[in-house]
Amino acid sequence: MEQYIIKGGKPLKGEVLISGYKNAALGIIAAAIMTDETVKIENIPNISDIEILLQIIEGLGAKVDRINKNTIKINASNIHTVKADSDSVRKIRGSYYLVGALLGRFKEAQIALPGGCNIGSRPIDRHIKGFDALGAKVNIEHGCICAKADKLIGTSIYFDESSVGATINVMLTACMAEGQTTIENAAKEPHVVDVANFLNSMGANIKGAGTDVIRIKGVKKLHGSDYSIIPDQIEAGTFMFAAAATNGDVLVKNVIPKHLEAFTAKLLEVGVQVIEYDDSVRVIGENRPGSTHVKTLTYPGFLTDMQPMMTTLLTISEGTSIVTESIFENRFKFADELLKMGASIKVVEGNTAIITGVERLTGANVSACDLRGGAALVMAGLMAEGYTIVENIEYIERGYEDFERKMQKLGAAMEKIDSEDIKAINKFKFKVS
Ligand SMILES: CC(=O)N[C@H]1[C@@H](OP(=O)(O)OP(=O)(O)OC[C@H]2O[C@@H](n3ccc(=O)[nH]c3=O)[C@H](O)[C@@H]2O)O[C@H](CO)[C@@H](O)[C@@H]1O
Ligand SMILES: C=C(OP(=O)(O)O)C(=O)O
Repeated sequence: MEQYIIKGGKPLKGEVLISGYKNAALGIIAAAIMTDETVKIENIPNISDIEILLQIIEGLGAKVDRINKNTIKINASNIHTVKADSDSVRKIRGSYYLVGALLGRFKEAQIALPGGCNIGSRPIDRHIKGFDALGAKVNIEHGCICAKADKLIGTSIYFDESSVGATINVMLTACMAEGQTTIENAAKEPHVVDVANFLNSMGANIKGAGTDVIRIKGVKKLHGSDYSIIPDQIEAGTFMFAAAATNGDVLVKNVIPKHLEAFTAKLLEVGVQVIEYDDSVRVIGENRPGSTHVKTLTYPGFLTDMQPMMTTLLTISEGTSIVTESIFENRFKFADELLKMGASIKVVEGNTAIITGVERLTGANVSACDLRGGAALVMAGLMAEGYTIVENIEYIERGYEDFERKMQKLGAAMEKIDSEDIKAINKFKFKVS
């Protein structure tokens, strides 16, 4: 098993280039199988979740050309099945977009229930409500979402609570339904907009993505496209917070600063310098951060995916902070690991963390429980005095391209090492001592 070994205490310094957004890429790859023409997608992140989704669509009959590490071509003219029921489908969250895409194009889909991070119960009732409203009959059978329609007819769908996944899934199906669909209380996250822009570049007619109301006029056919995915706001946020937490000075490049505003606002509030440029942000941390209160919300509020990084930064703040997780009920598992590093965090009622800042964290052996919680443990390792080992890094590799190499380029003493390879561990310790 591979693990990260980190020697903390070095400020991150330099420049880091942010990859394409995992959560946008998942929706866009699914959308790409809605046409029989070739689609070229650039800025694809080279991460395991994306490779898994590409293998799943290959299993459906799509041809995927991996042109280089971050560019692919997809041709889905030979899709021979609308059924996917493998462990891979159950492993990632983004496989649920295949339901919306296949239902839109072929009026039928049978896709295993999705996986993704174990951060709460994560039901899909809003997706089903949307497909149902468009005229599909949807059942859960043998662990699969089975959706079938004679005809898909545009309609008005109101989500009583916003959902990124349900909004994108309904958008996928509705763009090939007859007539107009309106999604009210739609999710406004940047990846909803990116998937809508991609569908429009394929000939769909979607207006209002990024606002509460999305209007979709169905079209008969979608065509090929050449598209580049937006930068990953969570990867960018992770490097911003790691720079702040190590008293570093990092230029985070290839970003859309507007997508980072909630993170920037919180960093400024705790005394970190953030300078925005057109497509980069510079983060300079100089002292222990101040304390603050944060509540996770839907975009443009503070994103739940960045909550672990915020919580980790606040472990060394001056004062007491409260972080409230309002989207997922089980997203503080990493906090138990931070306790091993000397943090003082009390999680009450499962969704509120009371953090009393300590002067410093100390390195320890910790284990990633999910993607962002795992990235936060790496950040804690970089902040801590001494050595930290982070196990279960396959969770982190689901969502961060070249994580250790990007950190090394910023001066971090961090390596990916086989846990059995004592020689490599000793060599690392010798090198950084
Ligand atoms: C692949 C992907 O893009 N994952 C992101 C997506 O997940 P995901 O699409 O699963 O998240 P949603 O926005 O759908 O979930 C928001 C909330 O609504 C609930 N809910 C959702 C759908 C539903 O049918 N019923 C229901 O009750 C969820 O349990 C959660 O409490 O958005 C989350 C919220 O920004 C992010 O943390 C994830 O990184
Ligand atoms: C929760 C996340 O991913 P997923 O929805 O794919 O599990 C995430 O990206 O932080």
